Amino acid sequence: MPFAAINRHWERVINTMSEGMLIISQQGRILSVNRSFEEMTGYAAKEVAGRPCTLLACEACEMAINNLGDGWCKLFEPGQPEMRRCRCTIKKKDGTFFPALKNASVLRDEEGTVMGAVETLTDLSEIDRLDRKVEVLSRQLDENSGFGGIVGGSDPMKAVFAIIEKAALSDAPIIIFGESGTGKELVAKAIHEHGKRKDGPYMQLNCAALNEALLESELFGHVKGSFTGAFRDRAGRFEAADGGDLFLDEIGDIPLSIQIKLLRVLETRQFERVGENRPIETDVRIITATNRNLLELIDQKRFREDLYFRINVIPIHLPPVRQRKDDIPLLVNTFISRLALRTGKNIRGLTREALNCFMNYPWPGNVREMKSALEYAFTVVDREAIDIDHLPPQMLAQPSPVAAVATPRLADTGNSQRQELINALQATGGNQSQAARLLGVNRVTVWNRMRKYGIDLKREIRSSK
Ligand SMILES: Nc1ncnc2c1ncn2[C@@H]1O[C@H](COP(=O)(O)OP(=O)(O)OP(=O)(O)O)[C@@H](O)[C@H]1O
Repeated sequence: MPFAAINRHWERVINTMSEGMLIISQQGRILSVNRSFEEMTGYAAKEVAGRPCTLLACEACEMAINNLGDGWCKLFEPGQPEMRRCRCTIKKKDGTFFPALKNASVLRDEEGTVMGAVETLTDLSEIDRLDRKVEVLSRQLDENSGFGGIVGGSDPMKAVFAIIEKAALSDAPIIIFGESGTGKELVAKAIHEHGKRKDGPYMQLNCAALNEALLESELFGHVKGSFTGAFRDRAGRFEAADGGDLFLDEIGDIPLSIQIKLLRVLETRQFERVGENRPIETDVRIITATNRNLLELIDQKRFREDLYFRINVIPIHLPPVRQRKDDIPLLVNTFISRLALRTGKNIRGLTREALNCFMNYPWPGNVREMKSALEYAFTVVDREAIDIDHLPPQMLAQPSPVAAVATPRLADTGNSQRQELINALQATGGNQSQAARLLGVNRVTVWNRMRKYGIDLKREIRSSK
């Protein structure tokens, strides 16, 4: 078909797409949408034409706008990538939300001047539903697991299950200590599901992922106009978790100014939204977690002692995998069954050599790293048993560059952790997500450590070349 003829059919092409599509002006007004957008959101094209795209209340946009200060959309900031992709939630006409994958791209005229942007939306509701189903089925498979899919039969884990059971039934604050990847988030969720507040809400927040202003607003909410980007009143997690449990992950990373406010809520059960003086009552049980040494932070005056005593009523210590090697075969079998279910691959287990490798590896990234190693093996394996040549390279190197610096982690000096991170970043060409996988920590932890140790990505990567 000649190009001119294709051009005539663009409208039909766009309306045939299963993705929702919208074109916005540089001022954020919706100029045009396609048919799938109408179906996904419930808005007819003529209802949204000319209206601000903020009517979709995309939380990824709101976060970016809040972080920006004065600009309204990060996409149009000079120096930003031309194309962005993120997972977000979109508000429908009926006020409900759906999860979506959003691609956004800047549109320019011949001179390169920005004219607006095009965004596509993929509805992830069905994928999320299937993920939840797999999660439920996986849990049913976990006959040997303790609570909420937490796998472990070793003595240290039996002790942990016993504390979880008691802690769940109390209303006292709980703090979960453990290295990255030991299952702190899983334990927090299990406490909620087995506790007195299980029918109430469960909210969680990673305190390290947000800057000070955003963290305050996420915790306590804000009123419209209290800062640039506060387009509407918004409830914080304390309000949303009323009657339930609030899990604050990476509590050691919160700034001192927020620590004071947190202490006040714990003492008075009252807080105020940002930009408002009206106290709001809240009935929330706090569960916190950290992989940092809070006593050290107290010595360094970076964590308040009074807050430490408030949150540290029931401590739960999750042992690293290297201190519960008995659990390794059980963990491996569980994850293999789950992966087989998810991928439909008929993989039954590890060869003796591969199991030896699992038993001898120090697992610096704990269970998360083990899951990643098995996911890797599942993608490369071509027979029923996983052998050593299907394992990720860092498990095979003797000693691996990452494992070598990670092994003395018990004594964990800042230097070794810094070097471990630099090694991982260099090995992955500076890709923070891949480095996180390699270390078995999450991306926020990598980002935090880079900040903590002042690691300049460009310099470190360049110096390795
Ligand atoms: N005992 C366990 N049984 C089953 N799965 C586990 C266990 N421990 C951890 N996991 C899995 O490992 C991954 C990491 O767990 P989780 O996020 O709870 O760790 P974490 O200690 O909170 O890590 P971080 O401090 O890096 O946030 C998750 O996918 C979790 O489901």
